[in-house]
Parts: sequence; C-alpha cells; structure tokens
Amino acid sequence: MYGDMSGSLGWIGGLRGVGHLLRMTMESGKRVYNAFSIAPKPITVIVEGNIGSGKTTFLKHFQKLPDFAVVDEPISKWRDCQGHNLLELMYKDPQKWSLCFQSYVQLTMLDLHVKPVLKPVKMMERSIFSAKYCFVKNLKDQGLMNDAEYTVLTEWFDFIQETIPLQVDLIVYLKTDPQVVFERIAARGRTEENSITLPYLQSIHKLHEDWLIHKKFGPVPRVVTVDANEDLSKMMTSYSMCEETIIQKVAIANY
Ligand SMILES: Nc1ncnc2c1ncn2[C@@H]1O[C@H](COP(=O)(O)OP(=O)(O)O)[C@@H](O)[C@H]1O
Ligand SMILES: Nc1nc2c(ncn2[C@H]2C[C@H](O)[C@@H](COP(=O)(O)O)O2)c(=O)[nH]1
Repeated sequence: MYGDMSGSLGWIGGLRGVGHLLRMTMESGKRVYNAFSIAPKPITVIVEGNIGSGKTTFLKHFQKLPDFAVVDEPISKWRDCQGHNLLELMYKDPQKWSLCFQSYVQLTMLDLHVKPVLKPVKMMERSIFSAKYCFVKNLKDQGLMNDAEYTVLTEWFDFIQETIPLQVDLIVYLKTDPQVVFERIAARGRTEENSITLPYLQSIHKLHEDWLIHKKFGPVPRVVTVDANEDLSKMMTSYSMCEETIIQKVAIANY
C-alpha cells in the first residue's frame, strides 16, 4: 500500500556516521548528493496531524533547507475549484457536500503524491491516506456520508492503491490534544472553520491515533511522533530531531 524503499532502521547506529556526514554537507549549504557524487534515491515523508496541529508551520522550517522539497496541502484548490469553495460547502452542509469534497481531496492529493521533485526529500502535508482513514471514515461514522457514497470513494481509493505506487518512507505525526488545536483554529480564524467543534476534533484525533499508533487500518510505514502541544518557541528541538531522522532515512535509502 505504502511504497517503502529502505530496510530496517535498526542500522541507525551504524549509519550515524553517514547521517553526520550528510548533516555536515547539508549544514555547509552544499547539496546532499555531493556526499554521494550521484543523485540519492529520493524519499517521501508525509506530515500528518489534526486540524491546526502545526503541519504548515512545521513544514516552513524544512522549506528553508536546500535538499527538502515541501508539497503543501492543496487547500487553495479546495477553497476555489473553478469558483466553488468546496471546503466551505462541506462545512456548511456535510451531508450534501462531503462526497463532492472528498472526491476532490482524493484527486488533488493523488496529484501531489505522483508529483516528481528534484530534491532528495519530498515532504507532503497530509496524504490520500489521512483523507481516507481519518476524514472520510469520520464522515461515515457520524452518518454524514451514506454507505453508497462511502463505497464509491473506497473503490476509487482501492483502485488507486492497486494501480499507482504511492511512495511513503516515513510519517511524521504531529500529536496534539484536541483542546489545544481547538484554540489554535479559533485564533487562526479561517472563516470556513468557524463551525468546527471540540467533539469533531476529538473524533479526528482518535482516528489519527487508530491509524498511526494502534494501526487499526493495516500496516503503516515508520511513524515519528512529535509532541506538537508545545508552544512554538519550544518546537525547534523537535524540528531538528525530525530533520536528523529524515537525513538518516536518506542515508539508509542510499546505503
Ligand atoms: N507549536 C505551536 N504553538 C502555538 N501555535 C502554533 C504552533 N504551531 C502552529 N501554531 C499556530 O496554530 C495555527 C495552526 O497552525 P498550522 O501550522 O496552520 O496548522 P495545520 O497546518 O496543521 O492546520 C496557526 O495560527 C499557527 O500560527
Ligand atoms: N472533511 C475533510 N476536511 C479536510 C480533509 N483534509 C483537510 N481537511 C480540512 C481540515 C481543515 O479545515 C482544512 C485544512 O486542514 P489543516 O489541518 O491543514 O488546517 O481542510 C479531508 O480529507 N476531509
């Protein structure tokens, strides 16, 4: 289901030296592939987390690094699909608009999954997987999507999995308390989101935990969980630790 290019991370200790070399290369501002003298095999990292957990903010840190290609969530497309604000329609009347919205999410996320990048690390904000396992499942569980609609979306999802290899080498999970993200969403003030309730965020949180921690929907690639409740001023350490883990993953993929 998830393409994964590298073996066990149990070699981490033995490769720490390679990771250090890569880090020195990246910190010196040179291209990471100088250390290999050939282009390394690219790896794909997806960043997941509840609404308002800090994914966009987290990815801004990596956008500054020369060997990371950040692929943002296509929310601008969801807010303007040839003049239709599908995000707003979905929040205003999920019973009526969820199939339409989720179909477009699945298309726009697939487009980003297959988008090639010219850098060693491709970092995606969310994925076709969280759309399915968290948001679509929540709509079904809450009775906001009927069985026929859910079946059609699921058959599309299954067909995509069977015909298009979607590479995911690592998942960074920004884990938050629903109350924390509830307050952040309110502060962010996105008009479409002013109807979001705490119980909704609690449901989405539980589904992220079921998917990534309890693995209730099948095997997942390696998950690095970050406590994203911390205030922004304290997040730099977590960002740097994730950077190190990703650099080592590149090393493993090219060992
Ligand atoms: N660690 C943090 N502490 C406090 N506020 C944060 C933190 N990370 C992000 N924010 C703020 O919370 C809101 C949601 O962050 P954002 O990165 O847009 O989350 P997401 O992309 O997951 O929806 C934004 O207003 C952002 O400035
Ligand atoms: N119903 C769904 N809503 C989704 C999905 N993916 C994202 N979203 C919503 C949640 C937010 O309101 C907004 C952007 O998400 P952030 O977490 O980046 O703020 O889009 C989905 O698949 N279904």
